[in-house]
Amino acid sequence: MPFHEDELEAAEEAHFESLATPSLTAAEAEGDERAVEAALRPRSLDEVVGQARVRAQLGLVLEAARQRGRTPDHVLLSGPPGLGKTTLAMIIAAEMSSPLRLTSGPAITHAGDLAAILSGMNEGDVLFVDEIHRMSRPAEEMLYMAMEDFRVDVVIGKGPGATAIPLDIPPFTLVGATTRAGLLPGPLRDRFGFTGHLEFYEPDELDLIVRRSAGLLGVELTDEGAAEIASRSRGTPRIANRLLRRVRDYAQVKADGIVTHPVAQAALDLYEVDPLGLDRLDRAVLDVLCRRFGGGPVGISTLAVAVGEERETVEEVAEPFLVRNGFLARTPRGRVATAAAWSHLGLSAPPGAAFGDEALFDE
Ligand SMILES: Nc1ncnc2c1ncn2[C@@H]1O[C@H](COP(=O)(O)OP(=O)(O)OP(=O)(O)O)[C@@H](O)[C@H]1O
Ligand SMILES: [Mg+2]
Repeated sequence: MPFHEDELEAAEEAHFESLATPSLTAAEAEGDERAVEAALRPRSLDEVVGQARVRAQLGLVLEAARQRGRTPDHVLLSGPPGLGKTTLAMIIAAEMSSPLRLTSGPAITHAGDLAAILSGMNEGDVLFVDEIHRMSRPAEEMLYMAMEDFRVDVVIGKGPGATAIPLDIPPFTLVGATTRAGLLPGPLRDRFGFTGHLEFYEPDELDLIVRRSAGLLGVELTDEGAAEIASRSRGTPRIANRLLRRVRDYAQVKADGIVTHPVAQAALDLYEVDPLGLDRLDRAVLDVLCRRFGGGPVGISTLAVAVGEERETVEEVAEPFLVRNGFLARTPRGRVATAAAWSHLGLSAPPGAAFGDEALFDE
């Protein structure tokens, strides 16, 4: 897809959109949190906890490229928020000793924005496009060509006399991140040489992450204290780190600074993160589903309106966790509460309530 020279000039530094959310267990990062996160990010593949499969696969891709003296294939990282996509993108650049350029899908509104970025790249640079599923169509088409042929078409002039001049781009590695791999058009997905799917973390992995972060933040904590935080972190390192910081506050103000089991419990109860990691939004979703809609089935949009949240938030933050933990099932006719959901709310399930392991269905 060609773009205009003047669009090039108009293109501005890409920026990240901030998805501010007030919830303690929202998986997205909030404003100030980014600085803290930067300090806690693993800097090499060896430092990454968990994700053994992706780590091994990616390690091989990078090592092979290093041995051949080539830039690695384009990499797509997919998975729910807060599992380490940005962290891995930074590690790819660090492991290749290459500069990292950051942008995001929503920041690339015109093909020219992308062309400006691409034409400024040097050989071997790593370009990280966060939320790549939210890029504009024309930019996406330009990216196809850039990824495959390391070339973009610059259009000089306007109207019938306009000519497209191909511009070569030095070989680079694109790292795309998406929370919604399903939304990526096939042609784009196919141009990535490697796709890493990040999975939710196991409690023992989160335990290691909590200890590692505590070490970096200078927080003293006991084994049981760490385990309590890990078990309420809904499989997500970002949440584990955030809960650790809140528990640290509590320990500092209300106790002697040491994060013990009772301190972690009391702090997390105070912040309304329940023992299974459900927060207000999760409970609100289940509550509305059971009390107002009799357990469903109900559509996700209706559910979102009923709890006063964006559909995306319910769909990308609350739902995956609730489904994974067997509280909610997706059926062709909508979301239904499982027997576990009724009992978690202290309600008795109507006869015929779904079980988490049945009727799982992708819409
Ligand atoms: N495997 C890991 N080991 C240790 N810490 C991790 C790991 N993965 C993520 N983290 C921590 O979790 C935080 C969030 O990770 P990151 O920003 O990479 O998530 P993300 O997948 O890019 O999220 P988003 O979709 O919101 O952009 C980081 O600050 C990092 O410290
Ligand atoms: Mg990220």
